[in-house]
Amino acid sequence: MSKNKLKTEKPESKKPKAPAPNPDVLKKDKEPEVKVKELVKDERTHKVMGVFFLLLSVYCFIAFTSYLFTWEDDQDKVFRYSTKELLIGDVKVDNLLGRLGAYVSHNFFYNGVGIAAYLFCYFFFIIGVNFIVGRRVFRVWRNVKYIIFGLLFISMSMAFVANGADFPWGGALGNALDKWTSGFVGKTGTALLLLVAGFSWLIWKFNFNFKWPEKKVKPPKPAPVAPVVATSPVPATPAANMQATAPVPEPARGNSLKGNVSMAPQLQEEEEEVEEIPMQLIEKEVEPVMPAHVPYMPPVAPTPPPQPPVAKMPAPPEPEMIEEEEEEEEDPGPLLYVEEVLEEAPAPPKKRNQPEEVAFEIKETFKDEEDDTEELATVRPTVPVDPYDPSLDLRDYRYPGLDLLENHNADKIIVQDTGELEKNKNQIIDTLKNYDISIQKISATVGPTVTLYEIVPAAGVRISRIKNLEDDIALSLSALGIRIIAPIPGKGTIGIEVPNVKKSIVSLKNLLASEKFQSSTMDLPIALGKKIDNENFIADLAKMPHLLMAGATGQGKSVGINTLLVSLLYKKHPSQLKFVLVDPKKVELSLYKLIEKHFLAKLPGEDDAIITDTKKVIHTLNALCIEMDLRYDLLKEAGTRNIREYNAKFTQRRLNPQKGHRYLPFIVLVVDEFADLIMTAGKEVEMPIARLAQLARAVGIHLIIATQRPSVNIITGTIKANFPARVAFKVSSKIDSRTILDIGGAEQLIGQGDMLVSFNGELVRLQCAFVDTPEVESVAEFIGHQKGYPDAFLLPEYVDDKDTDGKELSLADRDPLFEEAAQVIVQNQQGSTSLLQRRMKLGYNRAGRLMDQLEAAGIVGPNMGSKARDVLVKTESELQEILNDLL
Ligand SMILES: Nc1ncnc2c1ncn2[C@@H]1O[C@H](COP(=O)(O)OP(=O)(O)OP(=O)(O)O)[C@@H](O)[C@H]1O
Repeated sequence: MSKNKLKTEKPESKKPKAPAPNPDVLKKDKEPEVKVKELVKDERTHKVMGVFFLLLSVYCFIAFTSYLFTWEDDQDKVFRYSTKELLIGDVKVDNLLGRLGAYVSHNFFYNGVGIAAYLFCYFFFIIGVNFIVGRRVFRVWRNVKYIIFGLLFISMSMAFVANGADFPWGGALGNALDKWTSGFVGKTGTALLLLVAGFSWLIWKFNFNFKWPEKKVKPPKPAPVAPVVATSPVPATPAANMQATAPVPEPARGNSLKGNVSMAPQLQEEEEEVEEIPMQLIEKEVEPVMPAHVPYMPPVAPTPPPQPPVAKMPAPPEPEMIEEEEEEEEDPGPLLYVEEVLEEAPAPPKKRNQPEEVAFEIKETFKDEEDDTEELATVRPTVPVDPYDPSLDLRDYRYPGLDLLENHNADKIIVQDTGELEKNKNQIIDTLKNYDISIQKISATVGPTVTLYEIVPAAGVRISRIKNLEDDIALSLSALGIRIIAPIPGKGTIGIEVPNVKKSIVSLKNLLASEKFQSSTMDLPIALGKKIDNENFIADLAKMPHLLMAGATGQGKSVGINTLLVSLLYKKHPSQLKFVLVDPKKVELSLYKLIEKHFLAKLPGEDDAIITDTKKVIHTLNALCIEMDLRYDLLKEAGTRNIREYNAKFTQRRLNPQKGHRYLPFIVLVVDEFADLIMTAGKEVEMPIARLAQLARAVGIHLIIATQRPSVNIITGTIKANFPARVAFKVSSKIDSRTILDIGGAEQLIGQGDMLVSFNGELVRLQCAFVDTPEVESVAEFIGHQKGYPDAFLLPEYVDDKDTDGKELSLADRDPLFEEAAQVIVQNQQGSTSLLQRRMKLGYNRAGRLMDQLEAAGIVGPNMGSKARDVLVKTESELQEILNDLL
């Protein structure tokens, strides 16, 4: 209080001495309130703890070991002096670590657990390592159980064996246990009890095989695992691990399995530590059991044949990627694991039609093994495991900071001239009076671009009258950009929006810094702008679910698109979101090229991720349709209804990547100039866009389509019907406004980001948040300079029918997957295109073409509409003959 007073009372002359108020500095001063909670969670605190425990472990170890040699003399002194005298006084002891060392060791050995005290060193060591590394390298609870057992068992058995020795082998605990048990069951009973306990532990831990030797006759296992592991980029599933750990009898050691099998005994010895250590995998200690930390590999890319049809994300199978990851030393576990096994088991490439069989086999093994060891139980799907984290591949990714953005002097709404407000108010009242409309009340809300005058008409005045007089009133008020809202929905008042003489910019930075945005849990939050009442308008693109944007040239459309993209970049990790950018004007979106390896998607084989060529746009849109279909298949197989449920299930590791499951990032398609595309490609563009708009929402594909020319031949009925959310910047005519919004009004906007948003059945006037090109550039640079994926996110391959017209039935030009497709069809005896799509992860078009080629080769019969085709070849040998003939 007094401070405030002093401040206000300061004489004018002293003012210049005060430092200029700088909001950033003020903010910073407030920040350093250190919260205990944060301190406890802080990584550095953990590291300090880690160092402490490691040193404690070393300290105890040295003290204990020294005690073994000095205990006789030191014990004397510990007994003779009180604790205080011993620790504070200057008693001379022999222990290497001085009086404290002697005191601690004595208590651990003599008053404690005897030689078993070394287990404490081990305990401090594992705690220290876990803290330093920052994750559960050692499983603490499991170790605590073993340590407790060890303390009891070792101290008691040492006391039992060394009964009467001077050295406290079993410590006070061992002696007490031994004494009590010997009294209870006698010496022999105690010995038996100790043997039972000892053997039980050994059996539990090593699960010895007591079977008679005839076990050896078990037939050699075919080596189904090796192909899977060696060629599939998705080996790191629990199931696959199970297979690898399965005790394989001698004869089963085929070449391809050698690496894994030879590991088995070692594994068993180390199981409790190894089980959860992805790091060990990096260190190339081949470790097949890695359930909890090895995520399912998200992207399943197909094996060697070129042009992977399935979109893949952290794109693991390319060797460069593996190398790149390896260089890094830190794990992203699964990739290294892949490489690891590739080295260990260079098995022949897996045939595409095999995975189903292999998966089945793995399941079997899984069942066999699950009762045997505790470790295996941890990979049962029912037992909760660490959720898969899709961001692990780019775990060091840093989100762009707000400091990259500008304020544009938009901190405050420019205070409107009260004279202007008064003048406008009087003019409104007078004008309405001229039309015999009297007013009960009038209020004004000053927004960034316009001021809303809200009128409560006198009783008995019909709103429709005011509405009919809209144009006259606007004319009388002789101000540009007036928009009358009669009535304001949900209020029963009439709104008149009058442009401000002084406008204020709404900076995107302010919107992104707002609590509403920061704490939003929306899937795809976009900070669009500010409403008239200065409320921030933040919406979820995923709920919109697609956005149509129109506006005459120079009215703020490009800024609007940047606003949307930058908002998403501030909230999403590269693993969660991919953009498909279509920019026929070639310049508008080129800034985003920098983030290609983080956030962009492209067609396989394309150099440029930003699509400018109409033909490629058509390919890309069709590829997106294929991606959509594939995602629907995945959702269906997973028994989920939308991407949220699906990804939740995937991260809970309830979906098997070997069956093609992968983490699905959201895909946002942005088309900057839709009119150009429709003019050049018409239906070819309209159809896939309409299809995506109709169906893609549930699978996380969302569209933002912008156009300068919102005429009916561009924004057709089909398009409009599927874009419920629409944004209009200023347009040149009422007709355009109707085309885009189904209502006039956009022609009266005042430009520079003034916009109307039609969403959820409401029409809201907003001032679009402003982000300038240099800001976008610095955000893109910030992201682009960080480590990204080896390539952009690859969309499924799309082959244009036209490109292959006339050729497709020619066997010489048959698809490289022809042979494989034939095998799938013959093995399953089912001539269905969707079978090919599912098994070979192909788009509909390619699978359809393959089917035609199979027909031409006489392997399947003709198309029978919705029914599967007849399979004319019944056995694989018959098929082989046909294939040989075709060569
Ligand atoms: N939200 C905004 N706030 C303030 N000024 C804006 C805003 N949006 C746009 N402007 C101003 O309007 C100018 C034109 O905007 P923009 O480039 O986005 O127009 P456009 O509709 O994309 O034009 P074109 O279709 O020709 O590319 C900008 O350079 C900027 O000065």
